[in-house]
Amino acid sequence: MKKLKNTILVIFGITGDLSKRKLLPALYNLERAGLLPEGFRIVGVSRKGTEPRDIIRMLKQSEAGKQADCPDICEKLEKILSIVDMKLDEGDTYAGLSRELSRIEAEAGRPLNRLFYLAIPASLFPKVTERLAEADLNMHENGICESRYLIEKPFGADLASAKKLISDLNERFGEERIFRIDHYLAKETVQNILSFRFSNPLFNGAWNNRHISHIMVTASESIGIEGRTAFYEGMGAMRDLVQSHLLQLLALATMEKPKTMEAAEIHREKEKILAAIRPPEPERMKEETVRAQYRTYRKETGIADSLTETYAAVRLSIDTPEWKGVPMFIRTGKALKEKVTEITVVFTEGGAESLTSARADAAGAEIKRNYLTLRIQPNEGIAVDLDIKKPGLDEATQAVQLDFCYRDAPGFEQIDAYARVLYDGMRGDRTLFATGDEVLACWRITEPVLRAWDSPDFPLHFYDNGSAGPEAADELIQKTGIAWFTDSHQVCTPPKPSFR
Ligand SMILES: NC(=O)C1=CN([C@@H]2O[C@H](COP(=O)(O)OP(=O)(O)OC[C@H]3O[C@@H](n4cnc5c(N)ncnc54)[C@H](OP(=O)(O)O)[C@@H]3O)[C@@H](O)[C@H]2O)C=CC1
Ligand SMILES: O=C1O[C@H](COP(=O)(O)O)[C@@H](O)[C@H](O)[C@H]1O
Repeated sequence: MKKLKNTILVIFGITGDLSKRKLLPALYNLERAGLLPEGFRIVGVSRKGTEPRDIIRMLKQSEAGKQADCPDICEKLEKILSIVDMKLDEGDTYAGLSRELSRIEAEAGRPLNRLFYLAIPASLFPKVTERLAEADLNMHENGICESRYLIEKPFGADLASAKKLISDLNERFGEERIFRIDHYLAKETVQNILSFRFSNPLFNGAWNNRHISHIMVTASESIGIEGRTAFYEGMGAMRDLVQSHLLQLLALATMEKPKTMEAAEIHREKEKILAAIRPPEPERMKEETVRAQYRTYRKETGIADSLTETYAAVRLSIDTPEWKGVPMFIRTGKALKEKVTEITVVFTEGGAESLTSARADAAGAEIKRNYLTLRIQPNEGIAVDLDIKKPGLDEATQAVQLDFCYRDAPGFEQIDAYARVLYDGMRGDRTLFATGDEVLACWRITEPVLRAWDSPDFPLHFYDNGSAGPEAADELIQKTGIAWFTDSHQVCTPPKPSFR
């Protein structure tokens, strides 16, 4: 366990949407849980003459802030927060930031770790990192403390720009000091994927194509783009969710057991499996990928001819002996019926072969399947669908479900993903961050799909807001003789009544 060291957290973009919705509430939660180190300081960077009290007002107005019992903690956060007013593209203004950091260290009587969080539009990353390097703010490394850089996605807009961004940043700061945030990796239920897989021989022994016929990853959101046109238009669901969060989920669900649970070993296995994931062949893109847009998107954004997809579905394969023949289906979309993220692993008699064998096609032949669903959110938990004999005189079987809900686990306490990101950044643990090679491997998988979608004759489907998504996505999976699994997340049981 790495130790938490005393830190100055510098948030570029402290007045922004991410800061308001995620970072400030995460800091609030860390302070409330007593997890911020003694002497911890926050420096916010803004262009608009903001005061610490304005930032605390933002926190109080956020969803989390409204529910929180703010007075003491908010007062404490206001005291440890200072603001540096500066334009991000003017080199000489970085001297002001440098002075503020030195002033805080002089007050503390020693150098402190510096954690720079770039919560600013991605187009500004190259400029800001260049200026930080010019101002020598990347050289704070003396054996006692160091500088680290928390970078938000998107990491590039395609493979070429990602390569350039990664190599420029590595040159300035070094891979070891760059923490690329994928907040899905910091979700409790996502961290559990490896623990669950490798601690339970019941499942782990059957985790391959001899027993598993297919895997489905679903991330549906009920919200639309919420006015963030500048961020979303031209980005789309494939770049926003598939290239990052969902390929990371698939990697965790399919990677080999690492030699140890050290960050370097986990990343090594993750990089290996990502390098083996294949997009559809170019001539099969129309059969094996779907892009779609919710019906009100164009009106909402004012872009009448927008081709940006708010929904993406894709069939992938993995080129390893363990996963040969097992299709991996990923789908994600906005403005859908409900918010659900889950991974369903389907155990089938005959494994991958059952999808193609004559047995599956034989009239009346019943294919026995067990569905194991890892519910990432909401109703965090794990469900297994089983068949049992119908109770009574009947010989037939019936489906039942074993269901585990996190909230029923002893000592359960939900740690918010962004609180985890900040905490791990402070203690320098890179396990839950994406390496440069992982990011590039994800681009190698998604880029051929995006290239196919650029073609003028590639279909863009439309779906109703609040629906289950486009029919084309159902057809994509039905071609394999199967269907999306949609039942599991309904089942997390309400808390049991207690008898006293
Ligand atoms: N919002 C979200 O839910 C998520 C965001 N991200 C990523 O996090 C980062 C920040 O996102 P978000 O907070 O939504 O971004 P915003 O568009 O809200 O911008 C954040 C802040 O950047 C500052 N800024 C400085 N210079 C400029 C400039 N030239 N143009 C625009 N803004 C400037 C502004 O602060 P000021 O005016 O005070 O200087 C602004 O408040 C992005 O990289 C985004 O991709 C990732 C996942 C989710
Ligand atoms: O990174 C992103 O994630 C959110 C969804 O995150 P979640 O934790 O609420 O599931 C998504 O809305 C956003 O478009 C994307 O950039």
